[in-house]
Amino acid sequence: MGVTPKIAPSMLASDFANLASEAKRMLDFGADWLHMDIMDGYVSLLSWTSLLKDFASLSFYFFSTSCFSHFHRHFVPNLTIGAPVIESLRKQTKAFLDCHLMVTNPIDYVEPLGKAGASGFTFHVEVSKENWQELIQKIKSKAMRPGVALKPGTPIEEVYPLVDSENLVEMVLVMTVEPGFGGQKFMPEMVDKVRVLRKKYPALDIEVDGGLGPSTIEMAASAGANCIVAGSSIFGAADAKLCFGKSGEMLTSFLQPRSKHICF
Ligand SMILES: O=C(CO)[C@@H](O)[C@H](O)COP(=O)(O)O
Ligand SMILES: [Fe+2]
Repeated sequence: MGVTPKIAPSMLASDFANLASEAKRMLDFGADWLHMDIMDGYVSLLSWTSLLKDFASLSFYFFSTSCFSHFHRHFVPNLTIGAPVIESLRKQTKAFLDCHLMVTNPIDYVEPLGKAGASGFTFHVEVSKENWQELIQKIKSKAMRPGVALKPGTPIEEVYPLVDSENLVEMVLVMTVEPGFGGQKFMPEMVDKVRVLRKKYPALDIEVDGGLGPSTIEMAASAGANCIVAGSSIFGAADAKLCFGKSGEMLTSFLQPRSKHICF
């Protein structure tokens, strides 16, 4: 692609105790968006087994597992932030807050996140098969930008209906790791999804999320991704400032041969 991709540091990898200053640091370096991962957290079966050490935990385990729906009410095995944190951060910055909703009931988050000052609202297609039209309408009515995300195992065709008609989503987020945690390994086979999407929708915003860093950004961007989420690679860099261009634009060096990279 001829365009320089937007860079959205994933604030999940930041020091949450200093979120405002971390956000400012990224924006000063030239970040285009701030990526905010909102998760609804469950305790996985594996974690439950570790609770089996005493009787109280055992009773709790059986109670919880008998309520099987428990495991359906949550999208990912991690818990992060919600509208109150977005509201606090909004008081500190006018930046585009790119919210990635890894939750089972995204519709419940529209009102609070809209009020809190979220800019983008990207929900998962896996949990919105029934009500995506209503959801998108509500997101837009709160002046947020709708996007749809898909997990690695979800076929790309599932997002087509959400992009095909006018006034629907403005961005597709292709997950390049399983949702839930930062710091995972990029799944190169997801790049095909980006390529197919870019061919079908030349003007669509395509975001990639998970495991993006110096060895993977080029692959994703040359396949057509124009929004890059990067958490641990930026926050873990010896000098995060070098991940961004001098004048506040992301360095095109990501798209140049590896030897020229000065990032990370
Ligand atoms: O949505 C997610 C994880 O579920 C991401 O936004 C990660 O937070 C990206 O972190 P890195 O893979 O870049 O460390
Ligand atoms: Fe994310």
